Amino acid sequence: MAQLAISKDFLAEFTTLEKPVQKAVREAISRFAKHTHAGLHLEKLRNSRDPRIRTIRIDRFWRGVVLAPESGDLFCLLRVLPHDQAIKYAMSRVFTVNTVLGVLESRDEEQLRAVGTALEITAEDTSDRLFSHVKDADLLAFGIDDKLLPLIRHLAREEHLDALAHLLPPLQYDVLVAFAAHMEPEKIWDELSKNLVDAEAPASVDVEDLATAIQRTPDQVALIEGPEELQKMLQPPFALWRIFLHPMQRRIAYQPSYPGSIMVTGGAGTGKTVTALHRAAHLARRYRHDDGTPILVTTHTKSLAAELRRQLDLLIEDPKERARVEVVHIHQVAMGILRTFADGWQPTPISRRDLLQEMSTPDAGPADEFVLDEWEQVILAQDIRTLDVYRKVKRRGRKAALSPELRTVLWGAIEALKERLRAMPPNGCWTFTEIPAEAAGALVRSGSHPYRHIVVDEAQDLHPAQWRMLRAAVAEGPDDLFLVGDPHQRIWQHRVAMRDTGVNITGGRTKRLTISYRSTQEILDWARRVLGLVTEAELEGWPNTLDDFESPMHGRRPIVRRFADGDEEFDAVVEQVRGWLAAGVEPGAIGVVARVRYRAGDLQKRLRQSGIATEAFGATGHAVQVGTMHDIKGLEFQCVAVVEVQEGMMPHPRAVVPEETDPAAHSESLQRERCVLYVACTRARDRLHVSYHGAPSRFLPR
Ligand SMILES: Nc1ncnc2c1ncn2[C@@H]1O[C@H](COP(=O)(O)OP(=O)(O)OP(=O)(O)O)[C@@H](O)[C@H]1O
Repeated sequence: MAQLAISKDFLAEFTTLEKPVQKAVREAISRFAKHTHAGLHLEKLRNSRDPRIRTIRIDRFWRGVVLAPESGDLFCLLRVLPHDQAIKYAMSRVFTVNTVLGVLESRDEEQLRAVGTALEITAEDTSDRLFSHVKDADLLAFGIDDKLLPLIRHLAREEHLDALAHLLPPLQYDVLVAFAAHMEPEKIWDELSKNLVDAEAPASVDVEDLATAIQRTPDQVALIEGPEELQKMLQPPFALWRIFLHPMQRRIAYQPSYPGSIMVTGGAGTGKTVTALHRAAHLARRYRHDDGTPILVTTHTKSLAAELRRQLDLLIEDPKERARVEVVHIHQVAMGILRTFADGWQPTPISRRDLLQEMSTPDAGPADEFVLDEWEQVILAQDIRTLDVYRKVKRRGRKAALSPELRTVLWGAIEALKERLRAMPPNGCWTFTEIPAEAAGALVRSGSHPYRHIVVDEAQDLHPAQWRMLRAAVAEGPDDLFLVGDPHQRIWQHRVAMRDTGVNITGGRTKRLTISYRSTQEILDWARRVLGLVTEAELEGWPNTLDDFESPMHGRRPIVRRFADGDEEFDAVVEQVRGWLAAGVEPGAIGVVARVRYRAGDLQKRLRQSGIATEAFGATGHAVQVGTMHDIKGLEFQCVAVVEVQEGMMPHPRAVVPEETDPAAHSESLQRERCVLYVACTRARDRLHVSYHGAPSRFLPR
C-alpha cells in the first residue's frame, strides 16, 4: 500500500491557487494516487540532482513536484508551482535524512555550489578558517552532511556562514552557528533537542527510511493516512496548524500523559493556542472513562472561547471525540458550576463600570476605584473571609500600609456595597470576581470534580478566584490542568503570583515555546522594547517568555509616525489603509486599533466617510476591522495600524492606579498598560504602523 505525505510548502502554495487550479491539483492527485504502484503520471527529470524527484502535470501552466523513492512506496508532495519554477526546483533540490538527528532535510544543491565556488575564491586570500578549531568527526557527530564538509572548510568568517543561512538545512546551519560561537557540545545538544520530536537523537538512523524521517520532521512534512484524507485536507478551510506542528509543539501536545499540571508559556504567536487545542484533541482521543465526565477548554473572554470552539471543530473530526470536550469561557464555567452545585442558582453579574456608577451615588460611602481594587485584588484574591483576618493579613501586591483601623472602615464599606448589590432588583447582583469565588466554594463543599481534564488558554488573565475554581473543578492527578499563557500579555488581570494560583507547576512542569509563527522578527524586536525591562521579581514565578523567542520571518521595520493633531493622524491612517488595500491586502486582513472604544468608533466613522468599508473585530472578516486594543487580543492581521499612542491616551489615565495610592499597584498598572500596547502590536504579521499626536507615549521605543 503506497504511503502519501504532504509538505507544508505544498499546502501553503495550494491554498493560494485559484479555484480551477486547485480543482486540477485535486484531480491530478487522485489520478496518481490510484496508480501509485506503477508510478503512473509521474515524470522523471533527466539530470536532476536528486534522482528520486518527479513532477506531475496539473495543467498547461502548473506542475507538482513529488519525492518518490526508487524502491519503497512513499510519495511526498513537495511543491505546486508554475511550470518553469517547478522544473528549476525539481532539478536543484536534494533530499537527505540527517545521519544523526534522523530528520528529513533538503537543500538547494545548485545554489550551494554557486556560493561554494565564490567562497572558495574568497578563501584563497586568507588562511583564517571559521572551523579550524573543530574536527570533522565532531561536525559529523552533530549531523553535518559529509558532502558539505569541503564547503564548510572553506568558510573563513562568520559573514560567510551567514551567506549560507537560507541554503543549508536549518538544523545543520544551527550546529555550525553554535560551533562558530565556540559553544560547548552539551549546550549545542540542548539547543538542537528543542527541535526534535523525541528530545534525544535516535539511537540509529536509516537514511533510506523516509517515512520515519518524515515523522521526525512534523513541522515540514506530514504522513497522510490515504488518498481520501489527503483530498479532505485539500478542501477549505485550510489550516496549516492542524497538520504541521513544530516538534516542540508536538512533543508538548502529544505527550501521552503528564503526572500533574503543566504550564506552557511562550512569546506572542508561538503557537500556545495551537498547542492547547492539539492537547485537547489528544485528551479527547485517548479518553478512557465510562462516566462521561467532560474535558473543559476555557479562556478569559466569550469571543476567544467562540474562536477556540471553531478551531476545535476543525481539529477534532470524530463527533464522539468532539462531544467529550466542552469549550466555554471562564464566566460560563462558573455559572455552569453554580447551576449544578448550588441548586440551580444563577447570579446576575454586574460589570465594573456599572458597579462604579452604582457606587458614585452620594450615599455610597468611600466609593471609588480604590475600594473596588481592594475588594477584588486583595480580599477576593486572597480569599479573605473575615474582618479579623483582613485586619492582620499581608496585602500581596500592595506596598502602601493600611492601618487596621482603615482596614475596618474599608471592610465596612465593602460589606455595605455587597448589601446594596444583593438588594438590587430583581434578585440581586454579584461581581464577575465574586461569581467564580462562589463557584469555587460550591465545588469545595460538594467535593465534586465536574471535569476530567482542563485546558486553559490565556491563563495569565485569570483572577485568583478563577484559579481556585478551576483547581477545585478537576481532581488532582495526571493531566489535570494544561495551562497556556504569557505573563507579558496580561491585559485584564492584576498580577497573580504563580504560588497563589493553587496550581503546582514546579519541578519541570513548565514548557516553553520559542518560535513565533505570526509576526516578523522586526515587529517582535520592536514590540519587545515596548515592554521595557521586566524583572524576575515582577514575574512572580512566571517564566520570562521574552528571552529566547524569535521568528524565522523577516520584513519591514514598524513605522512610527507623529502628527500635529488627531485629524491629521486619522487622515494618515486612512491613507495607510488605502495603500495596503491598493497593494492587494484583503480588507479583512487589515486591523486598526485604538486604546479606547469611543476613539475606535471615531476611526471607523472616518474610514467609512473615506469610502473604506469597516466592521468590528471578529465580524464577517470581509471589511477592514476596527476596535480597541483589548478587543484585538486573540486575533491576527497581515497589517495593523495602532493609533493615538500618545501620552494622555497610552497609558490610559483611568487604567493607572495613582502612585500616591500605592506605588506597587501603580507600577503594576503601568506595566499592564505596556502589555496592552504589546498585545496590539504583536497582532501584526507583516506590517505595523504606529502613530500618535502630541507627546509620544513613554512606552514607545526610542
Ligand atoms: N505549527 C504551526 N504551523 C503553522 N502555523 C502555526 C503553527 N503554530 C502556530 N501557527 C500559527 O501561528 C499563529 C499564532 O499561533 P497561536 O495563536 O497559537 O499563538 P499564541 O502563542 O497563542 O499567540 P498569542 O499569545 O500571541 O495570542 C496562528 O496563526 C497559528 O495558526
